[in-house]
Amino acid sequence: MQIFVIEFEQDDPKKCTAKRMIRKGFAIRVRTPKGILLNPISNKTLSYEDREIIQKRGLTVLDSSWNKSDEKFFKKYENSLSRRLPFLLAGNPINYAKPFKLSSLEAVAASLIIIGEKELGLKLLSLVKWGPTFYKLNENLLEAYYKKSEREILEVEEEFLAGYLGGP
Ligand SMILES: C[S@@+](CC[C@H](N)C(=O)[O-])C[C@H]1O[C@@H](n2cnc3c(N)ncnc32)[C@H](O)[C@@H]1O
Repeated sequence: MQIFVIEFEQDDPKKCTAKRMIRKGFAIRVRTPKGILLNPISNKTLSYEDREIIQKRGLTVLDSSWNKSDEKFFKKYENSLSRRLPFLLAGNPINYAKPFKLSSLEAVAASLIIIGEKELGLKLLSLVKWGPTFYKLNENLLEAYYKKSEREILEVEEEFLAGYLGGP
């Protein structure tokens, strides 16, 4: 399962979670997206249905700074084969409890768990001290998304969001 990182060097390198994945041998640096690209503005949601393509061609994360990553930035990648992640809360100290705004490491770990590679996802989370916080915050959702199709994930997300946003 190959993880790729496109680095923009916009954040403090000491806090950069993508650099940590590279340093620890879990990811490699590339210049262009390979396999499936994690892009929060994609209109397709990552699911178990993406497992085969990720196994064969890999998963790429765009390691930019959230402060510099507006819709225009992510739109530049709209021609890549990309996926958004369903509702999850960040567990990292910078964006703690913010929905959808995950660090690179959280985004990759969540993707791996969703496609059934839970052990590897948990291993990645163990690289940062707030990794278990991310898992605990999202445990029920991650269990509900685990090995599910896109349609099933969207149903879970919709039901959850209705409660979260105080809907009917
Ligand atoms: C904007 S960067 C911020 C990285 C941060 N500097 C770090 O050290 O981890 C996070 C990347 O993770 C992926 N990502 C995060 N949240 C996501 C989501 N909700 N859906 C899809 N991809 C997401 C995207 O590739 C995004 O560009």
